[in-house]
Amino acid sequence: MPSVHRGNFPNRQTQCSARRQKIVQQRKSLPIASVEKRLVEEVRKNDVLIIVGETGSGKTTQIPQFLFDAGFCRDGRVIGVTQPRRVAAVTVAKRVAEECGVELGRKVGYSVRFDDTTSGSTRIKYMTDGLLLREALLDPYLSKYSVIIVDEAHERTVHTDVLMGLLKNVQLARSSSVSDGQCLRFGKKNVKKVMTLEKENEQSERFHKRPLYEKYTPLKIIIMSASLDARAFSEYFGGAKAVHIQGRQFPVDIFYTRIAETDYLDASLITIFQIHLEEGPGDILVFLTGQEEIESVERLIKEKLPQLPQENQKLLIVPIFAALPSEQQMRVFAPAPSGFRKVILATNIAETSVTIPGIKYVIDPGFVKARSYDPGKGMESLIIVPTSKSQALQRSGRAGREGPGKCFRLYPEKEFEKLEDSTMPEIKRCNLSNVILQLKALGVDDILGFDFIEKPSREAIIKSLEQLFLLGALTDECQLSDPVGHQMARLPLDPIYSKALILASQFNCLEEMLITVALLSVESIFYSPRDKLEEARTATKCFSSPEGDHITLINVYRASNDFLEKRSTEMSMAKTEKAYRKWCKENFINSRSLRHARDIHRQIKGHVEQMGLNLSSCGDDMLQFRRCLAASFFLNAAVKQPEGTYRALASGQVVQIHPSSVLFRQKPECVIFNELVQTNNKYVRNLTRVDYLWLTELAPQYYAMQN
Ligand SMILES: Nc1ncnc2c1ncn2[C@@H]1O[C@H](COP(=O)(O)OP(=O)(O)OP(=O)(O)O)[C@@H](O)[C@H]1O
Repeated sequence: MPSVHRGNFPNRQTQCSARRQKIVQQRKSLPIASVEKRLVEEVRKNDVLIIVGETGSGKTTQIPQFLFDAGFCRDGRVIGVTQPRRVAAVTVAKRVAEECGVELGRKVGYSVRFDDTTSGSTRIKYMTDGLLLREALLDPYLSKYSVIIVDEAHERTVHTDVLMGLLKNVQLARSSSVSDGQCLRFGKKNVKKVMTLEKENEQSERFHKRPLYEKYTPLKIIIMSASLDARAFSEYFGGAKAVHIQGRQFPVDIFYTRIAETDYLDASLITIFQIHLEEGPGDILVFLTGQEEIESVERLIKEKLPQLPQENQKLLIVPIFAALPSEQQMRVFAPAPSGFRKVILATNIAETSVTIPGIKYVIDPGFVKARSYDPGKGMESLIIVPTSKSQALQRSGRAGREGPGKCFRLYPEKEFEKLEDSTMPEIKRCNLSNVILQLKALGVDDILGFDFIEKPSREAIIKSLEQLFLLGALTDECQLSDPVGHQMARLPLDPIYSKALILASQFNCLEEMLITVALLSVESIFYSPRDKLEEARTATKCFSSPEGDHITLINVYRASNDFLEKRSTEMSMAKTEKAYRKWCKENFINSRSLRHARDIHRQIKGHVEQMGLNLSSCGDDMLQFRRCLAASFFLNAAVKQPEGTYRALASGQVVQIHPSSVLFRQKPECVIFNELVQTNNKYVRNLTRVDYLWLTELAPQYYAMQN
């Protein structure tokens, strides 16, 4: 047999082992590697440990592996690591699986909403903090975990804060002997659970030697971050020990502007090109505040690029923001083609935990889009605010992970000194209904008395309780209602969407509502490039419903399903996929968003089927569906004013219909909407025309109160 001449190319095996060796070397050189023994000892000695270490020192990827090696996963127990963002949970899990030389989903896996790669053999599990909260609903003792690491705690997301209160309780309950009558101190339901457990113990003793409650070994809690106010956390956990890991792998030089910039987008653009033309090789990461800014900077770079000499045009622009489907988000982690420099335009999604290979330069204009909530008006909005010092630190930390890096802060140094040390906890600036629903489901009766690390305002709690009451999730006694409140808590959705699904099963339009909720859970499925706005509008006209955006969305979903079904009987999978992408492009539809929505649809459908809801369709009777929308979203209703603007009934605010709505020109008398966005004006998005009288008929609990 003729032998194949391989030339000087290394074969795959050699490449793999070279990569493994590189990883082993990299791990050894991390600052954290030298303190492995000490850290493990500290975890053994302390039930709560606070670990503060510089960005890139190896906390997220290494500590779980140290604990695994030290035997914390014996008897099938799991080390859980929570992250505030799904992209971090996913990419870190992939990296750690690679470091361990295992397939993702075996020893190391991740679990985020609508995407779970873990299996029975997973021992190191990365997940979002919200996901762990949901797990606690099913297993209040979080019994499979020996250690829970709350990573990036400085971000103080609402889930992190609630999680900390929860973990404190779980730890207390698990360290007390269950047979002594101790129980989770949440409320009556858990007492019942403990009693059942004791019964199980009696039975298990009959059959096994080992009583069942022995499985509740103490839980270790680790709170971790690079920029953490260790003292506040330590106090919260009763004087818990804090350890500091010194040193970082590579230095990052920080540069400031001499004077304040008036236009940070323009300043970002100039800095990108300055780095590209004057600095050595290395990719650039730019922090912007949202999709719109990212797309506008992307467009500006593309416009400017052809003006450069040919040899300088090799710039690859890759955006990343939360609303981008995850496969597209993952593009930022792929290396740029040879000779190209990658410019990543990111929101704060890339601010913590993630390592993007190749990044040497970070551009930080110093702004972030943050949630803000006005409990008086019941209005949540996103506003652009300066970052905190700790966010600036995290951003610069994204450089210098594989070698020395540079960070360009687009503001003067004296401005940095004026920044807040840390970001205001999200719990103090968001609508709390989701959190309260979950706490109620966990048996926390007294929300105002819950041991929050920082209490939300009384007004915000009361407003959210009121909203849950109006949605029928709470009884007059402020208990979770049966079955509606319990059903709502089981669904991984905003309470208002959960309620819509429950109502839809009564209105015989659950199929339609499932599609709607899935599509509202992703960023717009319509793709309208600025330079082709009219073309896009004409192409999507065939889906438009005069009744509004919800039915329009259903029309697109169904048309795409019909297309796929028909093609898949005629063509191979690959050809169907290609034809599908072409169909989406021709119709100005974001194929990835639509696919993501389909995936979410499948998962929510699983939940509602499990709950035994009636999965029927209203067929062509869209009146029924619109009435159901009115019954579900009565809190978001608006009526037309004489001058053509709208008044939101719940808050009294004056709003306008967003230009992307199919009702933009029609201006019906009364609408329900799903989103209120505030730019220069206040806009409502995703609307359906309803009859005002339906509101009083279908939501008398609210509209009777209003009159
Ligand atoms: N996906 C990856 N590809 C290449 N190197 C990686 C990857 N993930 C981590 N690393 C390497 O491991 C180092 C430690 O990463 P790790 O996320 O554990 O640090 P950290 O201390 O948790 O940082 P941070 O506080 O920023 O989250 C990085 O600086 C980088 O050198």
